[in-house]
Amino acid sequence: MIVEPAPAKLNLALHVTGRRADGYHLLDSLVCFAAIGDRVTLTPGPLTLTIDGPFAAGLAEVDADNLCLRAARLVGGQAALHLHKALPVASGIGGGSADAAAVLRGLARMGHPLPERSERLGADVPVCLMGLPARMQGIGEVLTPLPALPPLHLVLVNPGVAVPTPAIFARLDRRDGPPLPPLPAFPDAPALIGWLRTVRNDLQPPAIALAPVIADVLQALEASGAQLARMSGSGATCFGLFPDASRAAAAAAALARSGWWAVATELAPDPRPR
Ligand SMILES: C[C@](O)(CO)[C@H](O)COP(=O)(O)OP(=O)(O)OC[C@H]1O[C@@H](n2ccc(N)nc2=O)[C@H](O)[C@@H]1O
Ligand SMILES: Nc1ncnc2c1ncn2[C@@H]1O[C@H](COP(=O)(O)OP(=O)(O)OP(=O)(O)O)[C@@H](O)[C@H]1O
Repeated sequence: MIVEPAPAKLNLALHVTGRRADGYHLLDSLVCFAAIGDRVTLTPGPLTLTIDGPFAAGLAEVDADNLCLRAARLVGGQAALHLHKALPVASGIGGGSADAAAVLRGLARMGHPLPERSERLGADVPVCLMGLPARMQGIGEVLTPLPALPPLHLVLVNPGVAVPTPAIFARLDRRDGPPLPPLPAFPDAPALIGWLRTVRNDLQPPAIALAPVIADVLQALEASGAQLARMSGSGATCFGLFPDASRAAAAAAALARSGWWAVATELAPDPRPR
């Protein structure tokens, strides 16, 4: 049996810099991964999928189109898959893409080659397959790995509204944002936070227009002591950066009392030798 973690993806910054002829948008994004996520288990056998976990019910309708199954079919993989769904569905933290990448990684360990164009499964799949902090460009397939980021104390908050990614892109006023400014090495969290204040998530205004509760989440994160609060991906999950783990844990507990999904976490461990 093979167990593959599927960490939550965070877009710390996301600029929309253009649009391709096929309608997909060109992005420039600083992506990293959190220490929390879904989990995929693979056992040799015919291709099947079972799901449990707090957000399993959100995937009942998806059924045979589940990204776990689509990923396995793309490489002709045969395995009994089990998905523990801990991340909210359609929430801007790449759950489906993370799951697809975990299946591909697990099947690779079982001898199936990785697909050449994993972005066919979803624009976030290539970065989830790489699983390192990265600058993500193109529609998601142009990746530049970055050195390890400084330790961060994060709170992720989702208000329980599913935000469809195509609707958010369609609502953009402008699609000609500047690229991200040069990415220096970040010696510590204050340096990274200082840089993040100079950039933005271009998908945040259209997401707030569609789901105004996102503005409430951002305000609540700031009111609970976040040094910086921003939406990830196409939303609705927002992240706050806190000065230490205990303040992050206290903020997550307070925000969960609003009935929102709120968790304190940190960056996923960087697998590279230091
Ligand atoms: C917003 C991000 O999460 C940022 O990391 C990703 O770009 C979205 O990644 P994803 O959910 O894996 O996206 P996909 O499943 O490939 O695309 C969903 C829809 O979002 C829009 N889309 C997505 C990615 C992109 N670069 N441009 C787009 O316009 C398209 O309408 C597409 O049909
Ligand atoms: N294993 C899966 N997990 C989550 N969603 C899935 C999965 N398989 C299929 N889907 C479908 O994909 C859609 C997008 O879900 P996902 O959670 O990946 O979105 P997201 O968090 O907004 O991702 P991103 O940040 O990449 O835009 C959902 O509406 C769901 O119907």
